[in-house]
Amino acid sequence: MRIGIIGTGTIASAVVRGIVADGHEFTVSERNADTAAALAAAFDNVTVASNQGVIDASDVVFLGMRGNVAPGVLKDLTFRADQRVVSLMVGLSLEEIADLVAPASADALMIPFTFIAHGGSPILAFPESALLDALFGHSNTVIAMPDAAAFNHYLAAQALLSPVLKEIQVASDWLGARTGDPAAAETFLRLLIGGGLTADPLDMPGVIARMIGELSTPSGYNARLREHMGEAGVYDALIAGLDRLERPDGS
Ligand SMILES: NC(=O)C1=CN([C@@H]2O[C@H](COP(=O)(O)OP(=O)(O)OC[C@H]3O[C@@H](n4cnc5c(N)ncnc54)[C@H](OP(=O)(O)O)[C@@H]3O)[C@@H](O)[C@H]2O)C=CC1
Ligand SMILES: O=C(O)[C@@H]1CCC=N1
Repeated sequence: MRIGIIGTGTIASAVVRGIVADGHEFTVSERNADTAAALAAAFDNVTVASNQGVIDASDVVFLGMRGNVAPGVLKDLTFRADQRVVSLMVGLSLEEIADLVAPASADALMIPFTFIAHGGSPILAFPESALLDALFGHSNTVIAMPDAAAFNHYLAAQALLSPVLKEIQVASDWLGARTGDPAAAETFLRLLIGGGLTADPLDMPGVIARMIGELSTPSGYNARLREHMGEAGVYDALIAGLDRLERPDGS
């Protein structure tokens, strides 16, 4: 397949790396220049072109710009009716993308995570897309949303990722400062948090509740820290923050 990227940034670069060995031809936009050059230097099947050059060379075009710049960029570009477009961007609906890329078809909105570069990423998709299943399903989990509202709820919920990472970083720094071995501290906490969550089959219900139950030794370290965090309002703040993400003005 001939795949184009407009907006060769953090997430688009990870997407390319994730499927670059699958026999496709990639044309990536010259912005970001360093990222585009790095991809072209690393892979024989990646070429750099102008935005219009990307479109002209591709069957499928991924949009990896930031949502706020996309309308101004896309209005000056010409798509073909035989093309399909996938948006990686937050902030523009499928209908808005469709208007901006006509006469090409807006195939799907797609939210991957940077570890798609290695596989194993959940990928939020709306609507269900045979194209995304074919391109990414072999090494990632494509989760298709039934409607735009569900997509937007999942989009808010995925924001949990970086606060969780921040907590791990704070605890890792705390541990490393005490032991004098920050690298070992980070390795331990990555294994601790990451290993358990996917150890059970993904279709098994109630895994998190069971794990919390298993970590509830009365007066144990886990029980005490969990209660402390609850008393400090962390879980209430999380719900309030998720609700806030869903309000149009973010208030
Ligand atoms: N980061 C992530 O993990 C994820 C991000 N997203 C979403 O994807 C979108 C991009 O995010 P991210 O990759 O982090 O952002 P980046 O800033 O890393 O990437 C945006 C890219 O767009 C390029 N760009 C800017 N203007 C133009 C233009 N006129 N023509 C072509 N390209 C242009 C930028 O180039 P330059 O550097 O030269 O300005 C940059 O390479 C956002 O909407 C984000 O919400 C979705 C899933 C995950
Ligand atoms: O959270 C965001 O705004 C986007 C989607 C995933 C990463 N960045």
